[in-house]
Amino acid sequence: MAKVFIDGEAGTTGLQIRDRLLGRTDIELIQIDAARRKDADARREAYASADVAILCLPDAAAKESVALAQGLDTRFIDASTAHRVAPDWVYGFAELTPDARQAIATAQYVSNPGCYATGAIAILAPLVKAGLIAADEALSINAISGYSGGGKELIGEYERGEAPAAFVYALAQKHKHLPEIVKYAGLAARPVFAPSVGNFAQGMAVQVPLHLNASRSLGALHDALVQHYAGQDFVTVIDPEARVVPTKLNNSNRLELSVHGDAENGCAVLVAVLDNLGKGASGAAVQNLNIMLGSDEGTGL
Ligand SMILES: NC(=O)C1=CN([C@@H]2O[C@H](COP(=O)(O)OP(=O)(O)OC[C@H]3O[C@@H](n4cnc5c(N)ncnc54)[C@H](OP(=O)(O)O)[C@@H]3O)[C@@H](O)[C@H]2O)C=CC1
Ligand SMILES: CC(=O)N[C@@H](CCC(=O)OP(=O)(O)O)C(=O)O
Repeated sequence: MAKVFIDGEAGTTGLQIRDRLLGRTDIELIQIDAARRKDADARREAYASADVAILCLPDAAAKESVALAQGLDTRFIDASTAHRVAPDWVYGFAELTPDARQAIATAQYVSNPGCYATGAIAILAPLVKAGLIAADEALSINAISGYSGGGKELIGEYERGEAPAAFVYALAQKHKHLPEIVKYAGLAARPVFAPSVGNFAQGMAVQVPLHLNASRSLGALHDALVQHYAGQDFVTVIDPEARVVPTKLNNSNRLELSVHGDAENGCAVLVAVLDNLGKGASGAAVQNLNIMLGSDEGTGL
């Protein structure tokens, strides 16, 4: 039986991972007394007795965790942004490349992709690889997310009725997901990113507008995505729907991609829909855990 410690178990991401693992007979959850949850000694002890530790912590605490576990052979899945572009960490996006699963299965350190990044990379990486998007193309990414993406603090603002119906943010172009998007989509230029939050708890839609040209038709974009994700259980390419609903895949580990636009006008919008707490965080973490433990990848999802 694999021993798993969820550090930050009481937070938004940690709770959802725990819920997904609770009924598992192949996993024993290690817990520490809530009062000692930020105590370095208690956390190191928990790491020492765990086969896998899943970090659901702010970035600074996640970095501290790795330092605390120095000398231990505990394996880590980090849900924070702290290690996503670190060279000695494997990026935990199983559907990204043909060898991603093997890399995750054998890694000691796996970083869980960001929620917006999951949607953006899912669209961009296959198209860059197929030559339909140039690595240095001037791209933009728009997105709308449920407020749970902001963790306990933003959830509190919405639940107390103190937050606006919707807001656009991070327009200063320093969003924490941009480095991983550039790296894992294979881009040579930083995209412009304009995320927003609406008054719904979870779910998100990530959009990439593109101009069409002689070698970039709507059909070619659709076909390249279909080909890349053929045979994947959690990522599917669907026909465009008139209304893209960010909450469509809530409480699942699924991600849907669609290519919208008009050949005559030469304009397209590529869309990814996912649950920020599902494939965008906790679902992906459990998928990665399953791959690391050699369990059926879909167990608990
Ligand atoms: N929410 C989302 O959609 C996503 C979140 N993530 C990432 O997951 C991580 C956690 O986010 P989220 O769950 O939203 O955040 P929350 O704020 O909901 O939860 C964070 C948890 O970590 C605990 N914590 C804080 N500092 C420490 C510490 N030093 N030692 C131990 N525990 C600590 C907090 O305890 P307390 O509240 O008592 O301070 C809290 O329970 C973040 O890095 C975030 O970026 C990733 C993908 C999506
Ligand atoms: C709505 C909202 O605030 N979203 C967060 C991103 C979600 C998150 O915490 O992302 P990680 O995957 O990197 O941890 C933000 O924009 O900072």
